[in-house]
Amino acid sequence: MDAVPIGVVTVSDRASRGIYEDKGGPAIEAVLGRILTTPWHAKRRLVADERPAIEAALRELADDEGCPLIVTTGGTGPAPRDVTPEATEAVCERMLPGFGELMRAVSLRVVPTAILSRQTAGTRGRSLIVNLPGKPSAISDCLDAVFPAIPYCIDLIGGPRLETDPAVCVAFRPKGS
Ligand SMILES: Nc1ncnc2c1ncn2[C@@H]1O[C@H](COP(=O)(O)OP(=O)(O)OP(=O)(O)O)[C@@H](O)[C@H]1O
Ligand SMILES: Nc1nc2c(c(=O)[nH]1)N[C@H]1C(S)=C(S)[C@@H](COP(=O)(O)O)O[C@H]1N2
Repeated sequence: MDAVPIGVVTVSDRASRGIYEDKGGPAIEAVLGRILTTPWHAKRRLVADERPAIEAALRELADDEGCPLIVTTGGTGPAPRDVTPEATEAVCERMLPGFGELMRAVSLRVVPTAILSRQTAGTRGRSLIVNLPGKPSAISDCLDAVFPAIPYCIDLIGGPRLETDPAVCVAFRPKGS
């Protein structure tokens, strides 16, 4: 099987202008590198907190690049320029609110402001899109928590079978699937 393309989208005004170095994209790749045993490669995008740019990146990664999984970081809070959840909803056909619920619950053990994140997830065709907060430390908190459900979700939407290192993350698939 060819290496699976995975979309890694940083949404940040300052990182996209080069004011600071993007630490979010590399942090997502580090978590995926720990968890996945299936060969994969990142399709990295860095965009400002602008709905059209975020939506265009998500559409391109899903429709043209064929990414079964697209992970975003940043732009999930309540500030006026935080629009990643709106962009995600606009491009998705179906939402999966359980992802946001679990990630907020896990993050609440780390920081009380976890409730400020409107992070969500949804599907566009054969792609699962998952939002993470912008703080680089939030990335492993959130992605480790939801990853056990991601391979089966991708099975269900017709994507490739993703295998994980069971010492790091046990992917749950119901018996017989
Ligand atoms: N991609 C990133 N790389 C490095 N640090 C980041 C990144 N995104 C966020 N941070 C850090 O986490 C903090 C909170 O993230 P948040 O997404 O709220 O940033 P922000 O205030 O919206 O600014 P911006 O959109 O310019 O990143 C930032 O102030 C910054 O210190
Ligand atoms: N695990 C974790 N979740 C977190 C945080 C964090 O530091 N760690 N920061 C919170 C804060 S302060 C905000 S404002 C929201 C939204 O962040 P974003 O706008 O960078 O996506 O995520 C929240 N969730």
